[in-house]
Amino acid sequence: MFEHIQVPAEGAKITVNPDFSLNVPDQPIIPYIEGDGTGVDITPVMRKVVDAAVAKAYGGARRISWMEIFAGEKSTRIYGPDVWLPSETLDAVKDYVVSIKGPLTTPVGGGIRSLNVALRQELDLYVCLRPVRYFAGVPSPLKEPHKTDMVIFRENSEDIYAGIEWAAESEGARKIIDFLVKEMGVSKIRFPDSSGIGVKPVSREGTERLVRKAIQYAIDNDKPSVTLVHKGNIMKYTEGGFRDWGYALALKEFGAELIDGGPWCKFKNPKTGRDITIKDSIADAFLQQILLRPAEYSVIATLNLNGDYISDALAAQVGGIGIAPGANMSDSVAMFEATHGTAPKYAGKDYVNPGSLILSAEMMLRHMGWTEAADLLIASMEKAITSKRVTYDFARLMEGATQVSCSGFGEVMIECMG
Ligand SMILES: NC(=O)C1=CN([C@@H]2O[C@H](COP(=O)(O)OP(=O)(O)OC[C@H]3O[C@@H](n4cnc5c(N)ncnc54)[C@H](OP(=O)(O)O)[C@@H]3O)[C@@H](O)[C@H]2O)C=CC1
Ligand SMILES: O=C(O)CCC(=O)C(=O)O
Ligand SMILES: [Mg+2]
Repeated sequence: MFEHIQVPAEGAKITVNPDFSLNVPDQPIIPYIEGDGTGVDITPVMRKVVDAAVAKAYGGARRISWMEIFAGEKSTRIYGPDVWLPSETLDAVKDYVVSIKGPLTTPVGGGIRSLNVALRQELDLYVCLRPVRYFAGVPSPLKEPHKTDMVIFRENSEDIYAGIEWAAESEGARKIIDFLVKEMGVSKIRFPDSSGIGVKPVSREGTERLVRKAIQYAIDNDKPSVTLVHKGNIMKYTEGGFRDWGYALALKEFGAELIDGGPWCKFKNPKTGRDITIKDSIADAFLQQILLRPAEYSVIATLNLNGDYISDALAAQVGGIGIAPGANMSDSVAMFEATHGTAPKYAGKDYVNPGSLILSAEMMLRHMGWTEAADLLIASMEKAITSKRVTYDFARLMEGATQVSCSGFGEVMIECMG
């Protein structure tokens, strides 16, 4: 059925029920993309650590059949020089429902567009879910890093990040600028002859489905608030639209009521009876608030580009992107991936922290209902960090630490599983 993907002889597909719950066999086939740059270092370590946790948790009754699929530089070596994202990779991610990927390179300026964005758009993985929590012992620039405990819902299918843009002085840019000036009466393009142009689509539907997921998450996980983060004072109909549609959804679908005349509103969590407050924050102010008063924020719903910035900023507060996990999700398909990129200067050196991809796999196991194995990964990560045998990123900031390699950290985690 596939040209280059080898389907494992053993194992079965995860399937999705009409209510989007999963049927997970005891030996699911999980597609994975190794990734560019440090992908060659972290992906094998992630697989080894996950296999150890699953074996330990289920004593051989469950195991993962890994199936390699291709994107990025490795794909061009296998499928041909121009094939960065083969269609069979997209088919496999969709058909096998749950997958995991290493980072993929996107050149700045010219060259290919982001394969990460393409995967999210092609499969309509509209939620980028990035939890940010503190692990005891991790070096952090904050005095009280444990107060940072947030879950980011980043809109993943729209916004300026979608890459609808035309280079300065190209025919496309000229046409768009002409249209704006001549037909729309736009007079505010400061240097029309040399402007590149980008388009920022933000829709009510796109906002509603993202904010709905964020609020539902707050209900399911007994969280106190959902904050809509936007720059709606400046970009009124895109970022401002996101804020207004988000509030409207809370009132309309969750029965929220205005607090002191609004726009903040709240409703009682139907599962716990506790209040959930829906509030908003302008993105620049938010970036200082998360440093100064992180405890006031819990679930964050935001647009694509803001979410990209906020993910790395929040990751830094709890020790850096070496341990920042994530997932890209639609209602049925989920693809897990680290928040960080390919860190090319460290590629192939067995050096970087595999923690981010391992914690992404932890989210994956939890999503599959393999809670015991997921819990084991968290416990062994905690123990490994407490033992101070850590990769360079933590070792350089920790007193008395022993620096270990990428694969060495994997070994420490496996040892810590007992
Ligand atoms: N989802 C994806 O696949 C993503 C892909 N990218 C792509 O990755 C490429 C490189 O992007 P860049 O901006 O350099 O960002 P990166 O996230 O790759 O690296 C930035 C810095 O973060 C730290 N870092 C990254 N990974 C780790 C790790 N595993 N362990 C410890 N520290 C780590 C390093 O810091 P230090 O130098 O201090 O050691 C590194 O120099 C680009 O092509 C970009 O487009 C970027 C983000 C996400
Ligand atoms: O696609 C890329 O190259 C960057 C993606 C990114 O920064 C992210 O997903 O956070
Ligand atoms: Mg990013």
